[in-house]
Amino acid sequence: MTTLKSLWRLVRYKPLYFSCNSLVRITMYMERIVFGLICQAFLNALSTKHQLTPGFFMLFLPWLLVIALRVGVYYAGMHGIIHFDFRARALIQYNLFQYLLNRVHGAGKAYSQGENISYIRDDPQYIVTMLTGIGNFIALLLYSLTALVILLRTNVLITLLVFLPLVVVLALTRQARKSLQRYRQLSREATTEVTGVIGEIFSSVQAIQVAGAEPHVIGHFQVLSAKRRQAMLLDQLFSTMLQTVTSNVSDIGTGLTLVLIALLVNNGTLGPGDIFIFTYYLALVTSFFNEASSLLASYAQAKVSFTRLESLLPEAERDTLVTHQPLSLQGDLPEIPPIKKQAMPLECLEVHNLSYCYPGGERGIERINLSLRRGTLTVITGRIGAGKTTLLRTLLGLLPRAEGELYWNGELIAEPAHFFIPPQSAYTPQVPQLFSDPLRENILLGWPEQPGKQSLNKAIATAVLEPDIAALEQGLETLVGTRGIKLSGGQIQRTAAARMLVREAELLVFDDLSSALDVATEQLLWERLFSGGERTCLVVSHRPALLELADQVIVLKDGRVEATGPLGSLLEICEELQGIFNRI
Ligand SMILES: Nc1ncnc2c1ncn2[C@@H]1O[C@H](COP(=O)(O)OP(=O)(O)OP(=O)(O)O)[C@@H](O)[C@H]1O
Repeated sequence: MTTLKSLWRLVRYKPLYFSCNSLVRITMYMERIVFGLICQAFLNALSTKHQLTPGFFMLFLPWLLVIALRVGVYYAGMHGIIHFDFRARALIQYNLFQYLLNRVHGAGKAYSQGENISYIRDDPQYIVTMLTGIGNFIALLLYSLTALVILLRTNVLITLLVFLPLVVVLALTRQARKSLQRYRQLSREATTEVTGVIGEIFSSVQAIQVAGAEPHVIGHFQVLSAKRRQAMLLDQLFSTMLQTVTSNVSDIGTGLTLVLIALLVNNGTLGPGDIFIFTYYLALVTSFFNEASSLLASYAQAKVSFTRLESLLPEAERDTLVTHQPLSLQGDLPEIPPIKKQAMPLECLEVHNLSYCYPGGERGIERINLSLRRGTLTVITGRIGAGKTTLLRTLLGLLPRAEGELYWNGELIAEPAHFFIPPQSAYTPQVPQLFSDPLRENILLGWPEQPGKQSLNKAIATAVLEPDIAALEQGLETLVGTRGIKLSGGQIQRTAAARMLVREAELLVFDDLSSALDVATEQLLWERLFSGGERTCLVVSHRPALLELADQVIVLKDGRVEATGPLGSLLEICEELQGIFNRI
């Protein structure tokens, strides 16, 4: 979809609100035209008649009528502009978020968090500002054409002699605007880079500290800040210079007019009203050229903004950003669709020939087959980089499989990403994500607590989290900080495990809990997990104690299944497993 078509689609989203903008501005400028004409007639008549009769003042009646209507028109116009601006911006952001939140895999261009926030916040605004600028442009165009006709009818020579040099000056400044655009682009890029680095620093405080990388990070930040300072300075300097020239153009025009009038007034062709109308109309007509060139600049900016936003939605249809949707900006928020509570009880999960390859490489998993039965523990093990996490993520639909089928109780799972969610399955990733909310919110994440079922307490106990909560001053209400920064690695993993357990899913999937838990705590967690009844678990681990507990062990090597079976028999035949065991 071209930028023009996308813009047109946005206009059609709220055409009434959009046209209010043009209408109010047209009224505003037409009021000036009417006032100019009346003053011209009044002043010319004044110079020929020597008595002021009441009839003279009747000339101002149409103008008084227009200003009487003005308040109403302004109100309607401003109402329209505000609503259009807000709704069009909200629509783009709504579509963006809808796409990003529904996307299960296939990341767009990898921007930092700060860059993403900057694009999502600022780019819709640039696009909508361009659209609201059209209203002013149309109104000014009408005003300028009408004024030009009136001025030509008043005096052709003065009109041409005043306008032609002005057009030349403004054309030159338009050329200069191209350079301004370049400086603006550079300053925006520099700002986005700085915002991006700030975001990354905030989200990786611990990583920077443990690596002792503070001086390096600060040095990098200073380099980027200096680049931004320079870019901003150039941008500001150039735009102020340009503004100075363009804002003085109308004064230059007025000067030219007065000189020409002084030369022509003696031959009696110009009355005082004519002199007035030249100087009165001129100021706004010159701003038409400014408006036209800034509209072109903001069109170029809108184009850049569309390209940037589209790079966040790599697989989306081209009109996704501007697809019309109802927005709940007033009144009650719509009901959130209820989460399906009825689980499809798991008897057997079959995986056939599951493959995935990371883009641009040969790494991934190849033709994996496995079978899980209800109430069993399956442990996937293998060396570092064997493909364990990739297997879990492809199975759960978090990575797009290249081939393979999955069957739940013999039924084909068409879209794993939409199927492997609670109450069917729940997953604790290797690096869990916590939010800067209280611990309770981090575990529940909006999951409704069943009255009397004590599922939260049970989940906390199974995840061996009660001693930690008891030690926290505010217990479950403790704010955990950004990404759980106030908690230890083990506490973060057990909080994520409790989040998973509270959902009481049919299949529990853990990716390597042992990376942050000591042996005793992990042992206790597995004991509690399996004492409560028949849980079906798929776990990535290399802990011998868990491998011994497993009903089946799947050994991965270079993305393929090397061997499958109970630990005892595998240790006799599988060299890969023997190697792993010997190293532990
Ligand atoms: N996003 C990625 N892009 C490209 N290659 C990747 C990506 N993620 C992982 N890989 C590669 O794919 C292979 C399998 O990675 P994976 O994380 O699944 O291994 P793993 O067995 O879980 O390792 P670990 O025990 O360290 O968690 C590795 O060689 C890894 O380098």
